[in-house]
Amino acid sequence: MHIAVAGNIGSGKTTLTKKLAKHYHWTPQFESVDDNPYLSDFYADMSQWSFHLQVYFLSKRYEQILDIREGGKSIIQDRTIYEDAYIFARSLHEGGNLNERDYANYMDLFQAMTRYIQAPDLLIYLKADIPKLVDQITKRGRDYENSIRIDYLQSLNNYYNSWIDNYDAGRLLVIDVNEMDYENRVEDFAQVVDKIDVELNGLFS
Ligand SMILES: Nc1ncnc2c1ncn2[C@@H]1O[C@H](COP(=O)(O)OP(=O)(O)OP(=O)(O)O)[C@@H](O)[C@H]1O
Repeated sequence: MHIAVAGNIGSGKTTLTKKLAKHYHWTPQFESVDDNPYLSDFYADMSQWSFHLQVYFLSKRYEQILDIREGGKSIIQDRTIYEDAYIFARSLHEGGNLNERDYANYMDLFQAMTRYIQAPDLLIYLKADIPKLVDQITKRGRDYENSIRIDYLQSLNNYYNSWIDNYDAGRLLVIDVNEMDYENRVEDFAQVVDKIDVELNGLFS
């Protein structure tokens, strides 16, 4: 089984992925942030480093998909390959930080790599408004994320919402996390688990 957690920067994917992995005994798969060789350069100069960062994420995410296919285990994945292309690359392109030639080149590569992959059995989308995202990004205090602009987060949120509105590749669960604190409040985590249980029952019926 392949479960994926999707959502904007600071929406709480990593925390939820860890907690669900423990609860359901799934194997978690995280995105490589600490050892990412481009991320801090990217935040310092997006137009210079967008293409490099996107190719890096694409290759890492593709490796993860191969692991999911070959591993035969139930996996919960922190962010999907679709978000790289349909949210980040697109937003960077529209915002003038990824030029037409590089964007077309990237999308060709993305299409070629993803032609035969399958969507997750269940996609969990963590929907959060800008104040919640800013609050969580500020709390975790990563230096290179200090420069994140509200308009960048807003643009990503807009692309997320239109992607989710049109998503029909598999089961989808949207969780509004604006008022939630599943890290510290057991009742909030229980609420999320109840919703996932319903989806899992649907998968097997
Ligand atoms: N395709 C991409 N293009 C640009 N930046 C990306 C991309 N994928 C991830 N990132 C960046 O990598 C960093 C780590 O991602 P993010 O913070 O969303 O993950 P996270 O720490 O798991 O978030 P969460 O708070 O939901 O757990 C962020 O600064 C994010 O902007």
